[in-house]
Amino acid sequence: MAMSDSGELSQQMYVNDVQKEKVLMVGAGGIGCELLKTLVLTGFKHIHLIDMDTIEVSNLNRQFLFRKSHVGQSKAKVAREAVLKFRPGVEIVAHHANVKNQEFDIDFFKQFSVVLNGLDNLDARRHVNRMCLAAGVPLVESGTTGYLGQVTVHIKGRTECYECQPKPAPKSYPVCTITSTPSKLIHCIVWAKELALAKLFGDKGQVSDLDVRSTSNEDNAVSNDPDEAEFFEVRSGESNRSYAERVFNRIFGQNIVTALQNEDTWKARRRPDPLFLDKVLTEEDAATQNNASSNDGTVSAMASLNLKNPQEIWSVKDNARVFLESIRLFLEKRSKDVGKIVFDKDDQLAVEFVTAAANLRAHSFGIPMQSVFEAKGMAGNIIHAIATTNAIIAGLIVLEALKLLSNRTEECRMTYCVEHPSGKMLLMPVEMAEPNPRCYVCSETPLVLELNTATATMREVIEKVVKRKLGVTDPVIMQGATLLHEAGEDIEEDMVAYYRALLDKKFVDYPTPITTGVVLTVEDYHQDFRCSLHVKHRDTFDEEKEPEGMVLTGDLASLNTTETAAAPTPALDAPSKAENGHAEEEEEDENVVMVEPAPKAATAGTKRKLENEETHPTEKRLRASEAVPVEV
Ligand SMILES: Nc1ncnc2c1ncn2[C@@H]1O[C@H](COP(=O)(O)OP(=O)(O)OP(=O)(O)O)[C@@H](O)[C@H]1O
Ligand SMILES: [Zn+2]
Repeated sequence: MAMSDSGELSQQMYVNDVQKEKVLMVGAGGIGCELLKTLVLTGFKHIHLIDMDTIEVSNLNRQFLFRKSHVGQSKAKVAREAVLKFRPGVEIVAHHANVKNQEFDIDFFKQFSVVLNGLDNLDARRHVNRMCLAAGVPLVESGTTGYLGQVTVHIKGRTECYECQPKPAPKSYPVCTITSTPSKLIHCIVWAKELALAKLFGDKGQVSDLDVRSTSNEDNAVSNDPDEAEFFEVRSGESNRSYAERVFNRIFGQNIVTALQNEDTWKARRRPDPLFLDKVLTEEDAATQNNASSNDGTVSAMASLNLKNPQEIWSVKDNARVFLESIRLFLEKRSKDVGKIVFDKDDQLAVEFVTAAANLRAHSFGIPMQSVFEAKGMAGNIIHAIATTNAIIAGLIVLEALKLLSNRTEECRMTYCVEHPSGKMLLMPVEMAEPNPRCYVCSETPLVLELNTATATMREVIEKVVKRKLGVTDPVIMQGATLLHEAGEDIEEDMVAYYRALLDKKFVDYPTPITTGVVLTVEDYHQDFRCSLHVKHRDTFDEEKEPEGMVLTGDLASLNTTETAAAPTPALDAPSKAENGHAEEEEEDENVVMVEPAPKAATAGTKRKLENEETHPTEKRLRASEAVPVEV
């Protein structure tokens, strides 16, 4: 960022003017550590810092304010202490807490001149966006993914808010791709992590289906077969090893044999090969198990089998050995966790199990296998963070904050940090867009909720739409002036009972039936958020494209059509990763959320259609060359 002498001088004047301002930083991770350092070195003296996390070993390579001795301690508090060592006069208030906590209410936000985000998830970002809108405080938002980064500025009423542009949430894979017809290793990894690991060691209450279906009938996609549930229990008198072998033969052998019986499925596809243990392992191979044990206390099948190189692609035989050994270790060494396991990229044994299971399935389906290192990256959606990108982004955040605080808002830019220079530039400043008049967060635009009112319940709408898609934490739902739902602790008992009774009632059975034409109001008092949902009945939904059985769009015009809804808003319509735990389809990076660069066309009052991501030319161009990430 070259600057002329006079530019430097005037920048310095602004710095002197603004450093007494009080700023709020949210997130003390990769960007946050860089940001806190840059803020104090720029001269800022009054900083509040919120982070809910504690320091992990894996943070130390780039979160340079933290040392090994800090592992396990609060990020916010340690970051504060580290910075005070080289700038003792600065006032830093560290909050080891979730920014969504009630204590950080609108009045809390109002005390700041600007809010600076260094977060890593959509949920928290959306919440801070709403709090800033409610408090009327400008927000500088940021994110990095590897070499890519972005900084955006949001001023209520002047520029887009963080939610003005729909963010295509990560798509899920069709159920049948995962359960029956994988064609990429990621499909097998999703299967291994969401179905195999969950079925064997996760919460048994969560229904999952381990069978490779012999039919593509989606009704069968989730098995409720009690025999199947029983099959995956250890039988009395059965050794852990025999159990593991039985599971192996079932999920890689018998299920594939069953699937092959459905000829239709394989007409245009390569037929998978069933894998049975007696063909994969000789007795001798089996006997060589369990010779060594882990040396650092971590329970690990690799250590146990003396497989040292995480970058090496295991043979089918080794994958089978890891699969069996990881099951044995879960049952014998991690028995306390069995029944509660949810995939975690930092759980070595889970990573090994998932790698082996995914590779074995991949081998069956003729898909190339991968090393545990690669599989871990895919399973954990890991994109290796680059400290320099975080430092650049932190610098840009401070520059934008300086412009905001010195009332030079017309100079504010959203800036993309790209991987390869474009016109010799690595930093691409783009003018900020005006607020989207159709944004349901910063304008009053109504939304259309299509669902089958004969089967839909309030519980489903709250989970699938209000919480997941609208990002509302404590919803209050009303039909006209009638309260239908409220969340919170200080609700009277009779009201709690009343709301509970309504939760699972079908919408058509409500005292005043909820059907086409009814408007539901959703509010969150803490976020000062309010929006209207115009209900529209539809009998059927496409199970592949609309797996939730409800569709939320921002287009009121669809109320007047009888059959098809308007093009759905991508971010609202796409099932989230949290829903199915499935990673994004195709080559796109699931952590990358596209933001449209400053479309000058969108002026207040201009109708701006919430376009389908496929038909968005600007977004497409960016997607190819300058992906704009928000996750760190
Ligand atoms: N709701 C929230 N409230 C407070 N802090 C949050 C919230 N959500 C995320 N954060 C913080 O934002 C920071 C984001 O930092 P970063 O992306 O570097 O993640 P990390 O957890 O440190 O690293 P990694 O995810 O790569 O292991 C984290 O320290 C995290 O605790
Ligand atoms: Zn908005």
